[in-house]
Amino acid sequence: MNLQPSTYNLPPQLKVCGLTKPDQIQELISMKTDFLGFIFYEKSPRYVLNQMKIVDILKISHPGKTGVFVNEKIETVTHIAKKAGLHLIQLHGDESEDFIIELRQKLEPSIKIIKVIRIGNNNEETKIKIKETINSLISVVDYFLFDTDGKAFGGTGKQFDWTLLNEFKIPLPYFLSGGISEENIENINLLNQKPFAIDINSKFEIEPGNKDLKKIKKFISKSPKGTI
Ligand SMILES: O=C(O)c1ccccc1N[C@@H]1O[C@H](COP(=O)(O)O)[C@@H](O)[C@H]1O
Repeated sequence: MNLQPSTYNLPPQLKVCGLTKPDQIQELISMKTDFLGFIFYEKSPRYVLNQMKIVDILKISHPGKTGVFVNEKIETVTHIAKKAGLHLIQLHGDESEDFIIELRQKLEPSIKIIKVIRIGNNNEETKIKIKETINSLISVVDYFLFDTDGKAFGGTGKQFDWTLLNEFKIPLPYFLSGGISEENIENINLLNQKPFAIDINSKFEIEPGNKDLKKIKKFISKSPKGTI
C-alpha cells in the first residue's frame, strides 16, 4: 500500500461514535475500530433507537460496544446495557459521584465506565472544575473522556483548547473528543500526556448518524494507530 506521509500521530485506540447503520458498523469492525459508540439520548440526531432495534446491537459481535447516556435513570442504563450487550457505559451528562457508585453496583462487573468531562473556555474557573471533577471521580470510573462544553451535551463538532489538559496530571487513561477532524488532529502532538483513545463523530459524517467511511479510512491510513 502506498501511504501518504503522515502529518499526525494517533493513539493506540479509536472510537467511532454515533453509529446507526448496521452495514457501516460491519465495515468499521473490519477496519479494526476499537470502540463502537451508540447514542441512547433521545434528543440527539444520532439516537440509535430511531434506526436500529436493541436486539440488532446485541447481535453485533465486538468487544467495545459503548452506550452513550445523558442524565439517564440508572434502571434505564442497566436495562439497555443488558439488552444491547454493552461493554462500556459513557456518561455524557452531569452524573454525580453517587450516581456512578450506585450504577456501578447494578451493572455487570465487567462493564467499564467512561465519565465525560466537558471543557469550556480556557480560564481559572474551568481549570478548577476539571481538577475537582477528576479528583472526585478517580476511584469510581475506569476512563475519562474530555469533550467540548457547548449548548448541546455532545456532538457539537467543536474543539476545546487541548493544551488545557497539560495543566493536570490525568490519573486514568482518557479519550480525547470534541470536533476531532483531519484538520486539527495534529495538535495532539501538543499534549504532554497522550490520550489512550480518540473519539471521532460529527466531523466524519455525511449527515448525523451516517458516517463517511471513506473519510475515516483515509484518516486511519495516513497514520496507523499507536504512533504516539
Ligand atoms: O453525538 C451526539 O449527538 C451526542 C449527543 C449527546 C451526547 C454525546 C454525543 N456525542 C458525543 O460527543 C462527543 C464529541 O462529538 P463531536 O466530535 O464533537 O461531534 C463524542 O464523544 C460523542 O460520543
